[in-house]
Amino acid sequence: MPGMIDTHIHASQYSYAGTALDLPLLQWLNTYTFPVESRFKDLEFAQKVYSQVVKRTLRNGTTTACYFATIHTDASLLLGQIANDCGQRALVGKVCMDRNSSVKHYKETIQESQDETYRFIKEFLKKKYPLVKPVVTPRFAPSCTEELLAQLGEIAKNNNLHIQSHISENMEEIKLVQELFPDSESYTDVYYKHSLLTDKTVMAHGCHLTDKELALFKETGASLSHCPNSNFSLCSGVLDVRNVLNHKVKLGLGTDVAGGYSSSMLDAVRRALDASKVLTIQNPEHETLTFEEVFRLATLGGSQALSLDDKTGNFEVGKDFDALRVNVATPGGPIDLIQCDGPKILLEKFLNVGDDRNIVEVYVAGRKVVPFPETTSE
Ligand SMILES: Nc1nc2[nH]cnc2c(=O)[nH]1
Ligand SMILES: [Zn+2]
Repeated sequence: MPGMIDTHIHASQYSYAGTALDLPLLQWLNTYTFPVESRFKDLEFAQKVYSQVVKRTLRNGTTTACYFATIHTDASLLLGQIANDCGQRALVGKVCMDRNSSVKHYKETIQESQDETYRFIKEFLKKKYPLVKPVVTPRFAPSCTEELLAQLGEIAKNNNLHIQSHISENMEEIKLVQELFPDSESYTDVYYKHSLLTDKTVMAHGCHLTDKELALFKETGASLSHCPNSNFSLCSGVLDVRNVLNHKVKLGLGTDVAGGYSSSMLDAVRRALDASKVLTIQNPEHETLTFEEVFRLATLGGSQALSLDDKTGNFEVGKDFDALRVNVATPGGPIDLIQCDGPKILLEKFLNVGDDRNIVEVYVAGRKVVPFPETTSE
C-alpha cells in the first residue's frame, strides 16, 4: 500500500508521548510542553529524541512527516539531517514564538525569531536534501505578535515555502485569540491578514472553524490536518471532517504527538473513524466516514494537504515509490486470518487491528528504509 503521511507531529514532544494528558490545551502547553521543549537547546538531548521519533514513525509506516521542532535553530537543523539520513520524506519547522507569559525563558525576541528563521532556511536549503524541506512555523497566533506573523508571511512568500501552524483547537484558545487580535474578524482572518494562508499552508485541528472560515481555506488553497487522538486526549473538540470535505478544503491526518499519545498513523485512522462515529451518535443524519475514505485521508489526502501530491500519496505513474509491504498474516502478529478474504477486507483488517509487526518493509522514493540498515538499527 502507499506509505502513510503524518501531516502534523511535534518531534520535540516525543519523549513524553503517552503521558501528561490531564489538562486542556493552554494549561497543557504551560505545564508540560514548554518546559520540555526548552531542553532542545541541548543538542545531545535533541539527537536522542529526534533519532527515536524518526525511526519509530518510519517503523509505523509514516513515509512522510510534517514536523514541528522547537525554537532552537541548530536542533531543528539536526532534525532535518536525521530525517534525511534515515530516508524519511519530511517537512521540518523551527518553531517561532515571541510571546509566552508562562515559561519566560522559552520564547524569542521578534528580531531573534526573524534572524533565526532566515538562518534556518538558508542553512537547510544549502544541504540540498532531496526529500526534506524547511517549513515556516509560527507556533500559533497566541504565541506570536502581529509583527512577527507579518514577517513570517513575507518570508514564506519571498522564498515560496511551506507554512504550518495551529488553528481553532479549543474554545479557550479561540477566546484568547479574539482578545489578542480584536481587529480580526475570526481566527482564520488573523492568519489570512498576514499572508499565512496559501496553497502551501497546513493548519492543525480547526475543530471549531465556522463555514465562513472554511470558505476562506478553500479560497486560499490552505489545508487542515485532522488530529483526532489529540482532540480527544486534550478534550479539545470533534472536527466534522464531512463538513470540511463538503467545503472542498484539502485535509490530511496527523498524530499531533504528544497532544496525541500515539505516533502511529494507524491509530490516527482509527481515531478519525471514532470521531466520525461520535458525530453520528450525536446526529444520526451525519454521514459517517468509511474506512476507504479515511485510508485515502491517511495517504493521498495527506499528500494534497502538504502540496506534495506531485511526488507521493499513491502509486500514480510519475510519482516516487513511497510504499509499505504489509503482511496481514505475519507470524506472531496481531491478526488471525480465519477465512480467505479479498484485498479490501484485508486492508480493513490491517487498518483496524494491524500494527508495525505487519509492516514488513518500508520504501521512500524507491529506497528501502525499514528494516533499518545494520548501522542505524537499534
Ligand atoms: N496540540 C497542540 N496545540 C498547540 N497549539 C500551540 N502549540 C501546540 C502544541 O504544541 N500542541
Ligand atoms: Zn500540534
